[in-house]
This record gives sequence, C-alpha cells and structure tokens, in this order.
Amino acid sequence: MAKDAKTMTAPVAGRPAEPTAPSAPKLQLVGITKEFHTKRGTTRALSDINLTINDKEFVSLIGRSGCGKTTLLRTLAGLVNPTAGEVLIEGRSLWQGKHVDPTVVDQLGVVFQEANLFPWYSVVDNIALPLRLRGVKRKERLERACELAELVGLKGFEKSYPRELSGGMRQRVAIARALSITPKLLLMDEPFGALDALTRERMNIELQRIAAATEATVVFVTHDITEAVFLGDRIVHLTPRPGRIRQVRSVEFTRPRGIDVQTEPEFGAIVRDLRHALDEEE
Ligand SMILES: Nc1ncnc2c1ncn2[C@@H]1O[C@H](COP(=O)(O)OP(=O)(O)OP(=O)(O)O)[C@@H](O)[C@H]1O
Repeated sequence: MAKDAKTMTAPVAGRPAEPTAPSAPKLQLVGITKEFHTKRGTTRALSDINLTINDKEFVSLIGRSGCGKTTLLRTLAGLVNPTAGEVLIEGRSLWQGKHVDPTVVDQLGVVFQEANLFPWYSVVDNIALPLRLRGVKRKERLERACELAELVGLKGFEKSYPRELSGGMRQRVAIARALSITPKLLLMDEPFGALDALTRERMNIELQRIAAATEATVVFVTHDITEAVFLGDRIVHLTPRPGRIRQVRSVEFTRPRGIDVQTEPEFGAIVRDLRHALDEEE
C-alpha cells in the first residue's frame, strides 16, 4: 500500500518546506480492483489500489501504456464501476454497487485529452454548460463563466466559438468548464497530451496558477514524467498487468514552481529515478 506524503507549508522558493500535520483526506481509494470481462477473457486492469489524497494536493499518475491510469481516473469520475473496493470523496462513497451517488459525482470536474466542446456554443456558453444543466439562472452562470474565462486566460475570447480557438485555448475552455461547478476534485486525463511542447509548458504553468487560485485538489494522468514531477506534490507510479501502485514519490519543491525548477539537480534526480523504474518494466 502506498504511503502518504508529508504536507508542505511555509513556501520558501526553491527549498523543501517543513512537514506539518496532514489535512483531512479529500479522496480515499480503498482496495480498488477492476476486472474487465470480454469474449476474449478477463483483464484485471487494477488490483488493490489504496491511496489517500489530501485537500488541495496535486497528485500525478504515471505508468506505462495499459497500466490502468485511465481506468483508475474513470473509476474516480464515476464512469467505471470498480469490481471491488471503495472510492470515498470527503468520506462519502462515490459508488454504491453498480451505481454512482449523483450528489457525489456532481461535485467532480473532469477534463480529458480532447476538449469535447460544443461547436455551436460560444466560449462562455461552453464554460457555463454544467451550471445550465444544474438550473443556475442565465445571468449568474454567465457572470461565473466570464470570471472563469479570465482565470484561464481567455479574456477577450468569451464570445468566440471553438473553431476559432487553438488547441491550447480549447483545453483552457475545458478546464474552465470543469471548474464552473467549483468541484471538490478535479480529475484530468492527459489534458495536454495533444498539445505541442511549448504550449504544454505554458499550460503547466497556468494549471499550477489555476489550481492555487481555486484551491483545487487535482488528480492528473500523464505519460510525461517531467510534467508529472513539475506539477505533482506526489507522483503515483502504476505498474501494469495488473495495475498496482509501485511507488509514491513526494516532490518537495514549494509552489509556485517556475520552469527553472526543472534545472535543479533534485528535480533531475526524481525524473531520472522514475524513468529508470519505468524502464525496468520493459
Ligand atoms: N472497456 C474495456 N474493456 C476491456 N478492457 C479494458 C477496457 N478498458 C481498459 N481495458 C484494459 O485495461 C487495461 C488498462 O487500460 P487503461 O486504458 O486504463 O490503461 P492506461 O494506463 O490508461 O493506458 P494508456 O497510457 O495507453 O492510455 C488495459 O489492459 C486495457 O486493455
């Protein structure tokens, strides 16, 4: 079972912070196992995953292709029901047998690799959609959508349509849409996987700022080890067949982290260690 990391405080740029008592768990995964049954047989995608994530923590999930990252994230999002185990969000069960508790799932924000925007809706209407579905009045939801457009760096593009935006801008809309309901937990599956390297780097900086501004607790799936270490308070490394937690690594650089942190020897050492661990699985 993964051990929980220390919670950090007292930001002093570039230096490890002092450990403090951990805050209340936001998310608890208890013995999560997932088997897929198909005509070709049974795949055990996840096996006995135990993890506690604290309030405002940013946790990156990494691992080789097929190790179960997406399955785990979709289980947390209420999209894949676990074969065994429990997902607790602020102590409440997400899954009740095969069904999700809608009041729990309603408090989650999810961002996928594709922005999945409605092409016939403007930026603000896309951002405001979850509020509309929850019956929030037009004036209120558009005010909130405009605030979020500004937060994600889309001020001036509120009335634009998705076809008029770059890939990075579309992902900003998807992030703002996920944030519109002020989620208790933000779940992100390779949100920047389709972006070019420079845009991705900029989005990493932006995401850090957005997470801090909204005090979001984030679970972030990525293939990119540098991205995982740059963003994560902890990195959870999953190994495949069946998907298990191999290690949980703390990253003790204080926030906000500038891109220069990537040149720190300790940053390089963490990336190298993780890469070696992944290479060993070849
Ligand atoms: N709906 C499904 N039906 C059957 N098997 C599935 C299904 N979804 C996932 N799997 C299997 O579960 C395992 C984990 O898949 P998953 O997509 O979670 O991995 P991943 O780590 O996200 O991979 P990648 O990095 O390539 O996206 C794989 O062996 C996959 O074939």
